[in-house]
Amino acid sequence: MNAFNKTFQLGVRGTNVQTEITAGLTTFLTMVYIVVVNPAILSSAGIPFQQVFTATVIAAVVGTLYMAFFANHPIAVAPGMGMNSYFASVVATQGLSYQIVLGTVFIAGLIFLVLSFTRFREVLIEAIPATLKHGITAGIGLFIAFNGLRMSGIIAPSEATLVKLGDLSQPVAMLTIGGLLLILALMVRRVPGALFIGMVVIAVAGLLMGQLDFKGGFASVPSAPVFFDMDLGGVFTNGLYAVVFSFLLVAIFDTTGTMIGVAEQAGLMKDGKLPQAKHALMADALATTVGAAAGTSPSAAYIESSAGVAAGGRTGLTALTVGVLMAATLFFSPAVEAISSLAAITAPALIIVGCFMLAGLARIEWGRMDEAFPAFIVLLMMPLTSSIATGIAVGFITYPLLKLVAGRAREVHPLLYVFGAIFLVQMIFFPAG
Ligand SMILES: Nc1nc2[nH]cnc2c(=O)[nH]1
Repeated sequence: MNAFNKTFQLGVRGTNVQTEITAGLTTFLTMVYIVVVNPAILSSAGIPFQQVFTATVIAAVVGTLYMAFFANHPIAVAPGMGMNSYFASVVATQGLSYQIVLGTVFIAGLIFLVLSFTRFREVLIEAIPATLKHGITAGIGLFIAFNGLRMSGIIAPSEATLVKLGDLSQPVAMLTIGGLLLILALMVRRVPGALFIGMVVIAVAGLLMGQLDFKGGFASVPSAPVFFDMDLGGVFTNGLYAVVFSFLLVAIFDTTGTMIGVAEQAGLMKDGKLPQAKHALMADALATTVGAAAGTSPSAAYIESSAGVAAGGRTGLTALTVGVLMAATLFFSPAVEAISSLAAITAPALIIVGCFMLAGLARIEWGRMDEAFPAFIVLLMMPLTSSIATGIAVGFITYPLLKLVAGRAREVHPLLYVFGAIFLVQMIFFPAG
């Protein structure tokens, strides 16, 4: 206990071992769905299920343990829900192999690692206006929620209007709606682990309705990870720079924004700055790089960490608890595989996390068109084009343009004009990005 106190400075932060472990358990319960949902989404993009499952756990454990021991923050890291959907849509729409797209993630991870060491990370974070940061996070939220609605059949294709309300009498749609209502009820009553409990209840209902079976059993010996199943050359021969750039930007903004939000909630910010920012970013960069090498999409600091902070978590011991529990899931891959085959279990998680990601919209100056419109167009384009990259591009083009016309050119960091020009060229000449 004394060793914990010393390593994590429990006394200085006014916490104790029991509170930290309870907080870690709380965060774990709110985010463990990712070991089910991530393989479900990425196996649809061709990565073998078992490979993504093991990679998801490896990325989460590496990132979260690094956060625990080097940054001492109560923040968990794992593959992000926005980027797994984006990964799948890049594979589907551009006809690329998953090995090539894993290559783009690996390169983005390496660049992120290098940037974590330099001052460029601050420059980039300061140059990008808040309105675009909030717009990007919220746009990803709408994009993943739309995927949840589509997967569950609540939204269906339409010739006349592209999309329409699906057939809600189908078992998967009914189960999804029931599960969603249950999770929301638990959340508004502030029950810890609402998402996890809801998913277990949907699984039991799915079992009774004959939609789910556990023929493969529940537990097994963990399978060995597969490393470097990727095609780095294909990234360059296909000129996938916009995809690398999108993964990199989203990883940096999402993680920075989330870490600042959670650290503020925990009272850990010092003079408006995040202590150990370098190590905190490194945790995510490392998880993204190692995760890509093992077979998953980029990682992010998890917004669900705020649940553990609400339960009293203040130090890396909370993160250590999450990391240990995540590692334990490696023994339950047969159960995870069965559960992830039923969209009704994974879709509510996508819809609810999507809602969490819209919180930043409250901070946009909606009364000023030069601030509001760039965020609005990002928000609209991400779900409609199923492309985070296109959403980012339109935001980066419209923001400096509107500021120029408004006579506020000086409010814009010079780097943004460079980005705007690059994205404009990309949209005109390589519009599928
Ligand atoms: N910040 C953040 N939290 C998440 N929780 C689940 N997915 C994500 C994500 O992509 N970003």
